[in-house]
Amino acid sequence: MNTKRRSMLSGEIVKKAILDSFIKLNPVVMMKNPVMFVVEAGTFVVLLMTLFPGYFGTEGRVGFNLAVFLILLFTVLFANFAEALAEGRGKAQADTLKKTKKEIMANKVTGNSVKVVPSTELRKGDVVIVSQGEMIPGDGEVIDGLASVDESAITGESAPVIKEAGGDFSSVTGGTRVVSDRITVRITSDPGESFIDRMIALVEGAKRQKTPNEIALNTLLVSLTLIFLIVVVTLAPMADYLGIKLEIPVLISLLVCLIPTTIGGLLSAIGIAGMDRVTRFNVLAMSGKAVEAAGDIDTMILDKTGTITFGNRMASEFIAVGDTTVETVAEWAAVSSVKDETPEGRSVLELMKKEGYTYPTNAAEGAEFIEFKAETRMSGIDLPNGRKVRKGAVDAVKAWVSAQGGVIPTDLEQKGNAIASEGGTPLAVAVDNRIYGLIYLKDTVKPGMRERFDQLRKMGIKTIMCTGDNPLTAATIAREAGVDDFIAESKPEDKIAVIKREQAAGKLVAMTGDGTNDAPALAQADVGLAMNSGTTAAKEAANMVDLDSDPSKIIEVVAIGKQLLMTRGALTTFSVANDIAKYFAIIPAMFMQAIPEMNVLNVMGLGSPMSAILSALVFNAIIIPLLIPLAMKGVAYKPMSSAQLLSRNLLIYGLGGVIAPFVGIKLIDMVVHLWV
Ligand SMILES: Nc1ncnc2c1ncn2[C@@H]1O[C@H](COP(=O)(O)OP(=O)(O)OP(=O)(O)O)[C@@H](O)[C@H]1O
Ligand SMILES: [K+]
Ligand SMILES: [Mg+2]
Repeated sequence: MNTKRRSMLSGEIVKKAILDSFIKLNPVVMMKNPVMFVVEAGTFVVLLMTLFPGYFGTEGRVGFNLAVFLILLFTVLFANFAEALAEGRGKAQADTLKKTKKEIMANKVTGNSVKVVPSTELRKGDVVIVSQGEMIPGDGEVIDGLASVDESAITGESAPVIKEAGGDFSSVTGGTRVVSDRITVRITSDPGESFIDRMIALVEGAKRQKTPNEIALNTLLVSLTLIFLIVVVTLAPMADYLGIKLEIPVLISLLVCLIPTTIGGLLSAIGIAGMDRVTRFNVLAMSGKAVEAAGDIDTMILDKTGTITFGNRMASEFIAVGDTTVETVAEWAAVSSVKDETPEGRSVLELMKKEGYTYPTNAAEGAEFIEFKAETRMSGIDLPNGRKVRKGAVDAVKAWVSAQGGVIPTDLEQKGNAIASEGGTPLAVAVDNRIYGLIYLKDTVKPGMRERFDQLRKMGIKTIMCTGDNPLTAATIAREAGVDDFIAESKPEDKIAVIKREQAAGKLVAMTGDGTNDAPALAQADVGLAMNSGTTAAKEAANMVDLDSDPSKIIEVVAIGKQLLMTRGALTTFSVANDIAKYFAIIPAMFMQAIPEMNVLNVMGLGSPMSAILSALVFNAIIIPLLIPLAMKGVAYKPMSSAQLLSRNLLIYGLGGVIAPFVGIKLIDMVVHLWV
């Protein structure tokens, strides 16, 4: 979705949000937000008293009551506007996505023939053929062929990507276009459950559910509202006993000022805006809960290759061991790589060409190819003459050679370690029971990694690098990048073990992954970010998908989650602190005439009781729209620990929250007092 290029707020969205603010006045909708529902109920009561003063005996107060009614109405409208505005951007994105969802014709394979059917008739398991220029009719896995696919409809990225059968680049998304060649695809989703459908539902907020954190906060807000309701209701008879008559609109004003309307009005906007920030970052979060979990992460597990390093691990040198010549190492390295389609395998053949070495190009004829596997950490070929050629991680090849009764050359260890201590990956090359030498695979740490890990450390997040590489290479890269801990020679199942170990210690864990073998770990992690280029299994197991397939983005996602939690915390503190200050504006005003001693509490020196109440109410209302930009953008964010954050928040938003109303109400009162 081309969200990156979308401007923040168009006039269209604002217009729609204003309209929605009125639609949301429907009490059935309003009930979901108990704090604002109480305000709406109060508004209605004051409206009745304004319309029928004869019935309520409030003839002398019509002007004041009308003012209270209007201010209360705007309080509710402002809160609705905040939510509608936050929802608006998602709705606009959903509309764009829906346009890409027009009906596509599919070439469905049935038996030996191909039938053209509308994409809506496709079911899980159906097989379709998609050729150059055609749209892929549904989500699926490529089961045959290779094609370049334009995925800009969902990723906003115009450069086409290669999709091919087998491996980690086989998943395709419905609504994207094949720009060259032709692929056979097995459909993996039923109508209405596709990736685009899920995206539309997500950005539209149709399936938005309150997160556990939001529910907890809401419970607190409702409790506060109930307490103040009881306080205000019991105030009337007590005042009556003292011979003071408190008007109902005054009591409602007091109640509205005391209950946490600011955070009550902004709460859902903060959550929606947080989700929206993630989406604009081209990451799809399956739920708000996932985004919040990202903000609470204690441990982050990162792959070395491709996440911390660039990942284009390239063969840069052949090194002989024992009494072998470099030419022989190069030759066997090439033979072991003729059918190795991994970047590492291809780079071996490229290095051969560059260095001018030759190898028998017919080596692979009749041979059996041994594909690279993370479990074996080797790849190679079994030749028709019975010889077995392998290349792979040094310890893996050593074990393989030893199992066949071979001896390990004495200089292998030292030469391998020399590569590893430079951060490179040594691959040993062997034929049957003899090791010939090493391939030096070079990889580079991405720039800026150290700074990013420093930031994570300041937030109190521990980083663990996982790699299939040997301990020495792992240690070198870990040191260079500045991660806290690393696990070398790790197999996919080791990741699950680390996640479970951390979770057992009460930690929340985040990880990224793209392969099918990452899927269980992605599901186990509290935040699993799958790459869009990855397999369907990985994407389904994860609770977030990065449309740009950049695994290091997990760091920014955590920052966005943290900012969301911080914003909510800050505005809650501000809101409650505000209400305390308003108490000092209203209470003295209510009792001033009957109990002159109360005037000592009138610290603000407000004009008259009426203008004090109206000014407090006006401040209470306008603070909501004033804080909308902060709620949507998030509070300024600096990496620091939770404890530091708490004290900083209390200082800025707590103290600020007490002071702001004193200044604000006083200023408003100076104007309002001119009339009342
Ligand atoms: N094409 C290949 N042929 C033979 N061995 C390989 C090949 N690619 C990698 N290896 C070896 O297998 C090891 C594990 O590779 P794998 O891709 O599973 O993990 P990794 O890339 O080192 O780590 P990460 O988890 O960060 O991706 C590598 O360290 C290397 O020694
Ligand atoms: K309030
Ligand atoms: Mg790898």
